[in-house]
Amino acid sequence: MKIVHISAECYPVAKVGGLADVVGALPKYQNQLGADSSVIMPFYNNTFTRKHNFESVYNSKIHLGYIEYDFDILKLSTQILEFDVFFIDIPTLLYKDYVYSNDDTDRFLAFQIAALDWILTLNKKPDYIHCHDHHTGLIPFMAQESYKYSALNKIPVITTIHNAQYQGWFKYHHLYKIPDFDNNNVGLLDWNGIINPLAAAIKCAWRITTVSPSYMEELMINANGLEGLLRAENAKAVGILNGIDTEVWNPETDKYLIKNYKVSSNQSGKLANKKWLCTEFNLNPEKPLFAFIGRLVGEKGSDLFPDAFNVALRNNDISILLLGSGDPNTEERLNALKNENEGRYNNFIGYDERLSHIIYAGADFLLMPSRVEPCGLNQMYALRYGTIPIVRSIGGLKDTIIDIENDGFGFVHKEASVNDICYSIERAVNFYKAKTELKKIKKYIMQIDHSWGNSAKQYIKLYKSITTN
Ligand SMILES: Nc1ncnc2c1ncn2[C@@H]1O[C@H](COP(=O)(O)OP(=O)(O)O[C@H]2O[C@H](CO)[C@@H](O)[C@H](O)[C@H]2O)[C@@H](O)[C@H]1O
Repeated sequence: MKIVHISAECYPVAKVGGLADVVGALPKYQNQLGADSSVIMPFYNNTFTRKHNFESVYNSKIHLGYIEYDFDILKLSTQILEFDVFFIDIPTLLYKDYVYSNDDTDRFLAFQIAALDWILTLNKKPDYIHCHDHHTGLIPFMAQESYKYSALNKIPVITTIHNAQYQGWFKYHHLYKIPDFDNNNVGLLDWNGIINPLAAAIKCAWRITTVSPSYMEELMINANGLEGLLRAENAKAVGILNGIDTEVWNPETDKYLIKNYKVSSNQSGKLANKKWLCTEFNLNPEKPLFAFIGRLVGEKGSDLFPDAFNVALRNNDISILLLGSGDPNTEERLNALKNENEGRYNNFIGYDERLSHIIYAGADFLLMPSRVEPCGLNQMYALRYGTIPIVRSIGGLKDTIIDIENDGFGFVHKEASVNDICYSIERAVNFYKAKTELKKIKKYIMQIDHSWGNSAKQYIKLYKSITTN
């Protein structure tokens, strides 16, 4: 079974968020199940591409409307990943030091056209094309509708929605850049008078998946304007919970940690990481450490943090550490909080992969008060590192975390609100005092199995169900 994933991100090549983690793991686990699974992604100008050597396996030109661009398909010269990655190199459009910016329409259109142009030339075509998010949302449409790709229109295309908030909207004056198709079908691209790549994918993909069953249910009610469309396409929609790459996220071998540890040595191992964090960020290692890692955007509930942290720090003897970047106003308020709470609160505004691993290991509790959380990987990483998640009951968080009161292992609150966050922190502070119970839970959560094995199987089953229809 030959599967090609098409994505803007893939760990460890280029990562902005959880999409990269999934695309960097799912193919590997599919290959372990006997599939031939690979990734097509853009060739960016980043540390990974500068550090490795690549060879060209194909070269041609694409047309984006009237403009012609040279492109190469590059492959790593040495096999260092457990799946093939094919890079689309269009120097003037894709070779940038960023993944996303305000020139995404042309960049990702060109990327998608080049991907399909190349697939068209392959002797052995993929059995399935698996697209991820709106950056690849026009592939299901073009594979089905564009005349030049008619040889591909029998290949099932699956689209996974990692986040329906972002849909890749663009105006009709770009329409001529999409390879020719029957204009009577232009409605497939449209949602509310604008070209909407995610809506086009929902209409044209053979199957739609999301990254947790609860998020799929939630999307039917609230999908940033696409809820009606998703309800209409419900028959081909399914929610499959993400896994985590337990080889990358393993406290026993994680190369970023200050000290590695396993279930039996978690206490000393976690403490060494906590002490390092506390020294680095001027916090007291004797106090329970609450942490957050992620994008500072409304979906993650990060705008609630300045007020919630203020109240929580006033009412409890705790430390808080935040790693993330995003909304400038939230960043500013968090930086102000840092100055007012020296020795009790600190943050690193930015992106730092190594620091994130040390935080998962060294924190006692991980906060995730998300308003929207399609799956959420952080809570699963936290569990694996013996850090207790405090989550809002939504999307994938609802599917993975059970409250301690219900024989579970985390703290679950109902609302994304300052009061609910603070109430959960108070519950966690009390729990932290019950040392025997705390030790037991930490050991227990480290052993919960969220590895990809099961989810990878579900995707294979889904692909097979398409051919038997
Ligand atoms: N400042 C920073 N420094 C270092 N690392 C950082 C960081 N900010 C975030 N990260 C890392 O990025 C990843 C974020 O994962 P999430 O699941 O929260 O992703 P995100 O919301 O981007 O993705 C979307 O896709 C994923 C995958 O399907 C879904 O789980 C999720 O719900 C959905 O919103 C984690 O590996 C985290 O450690």
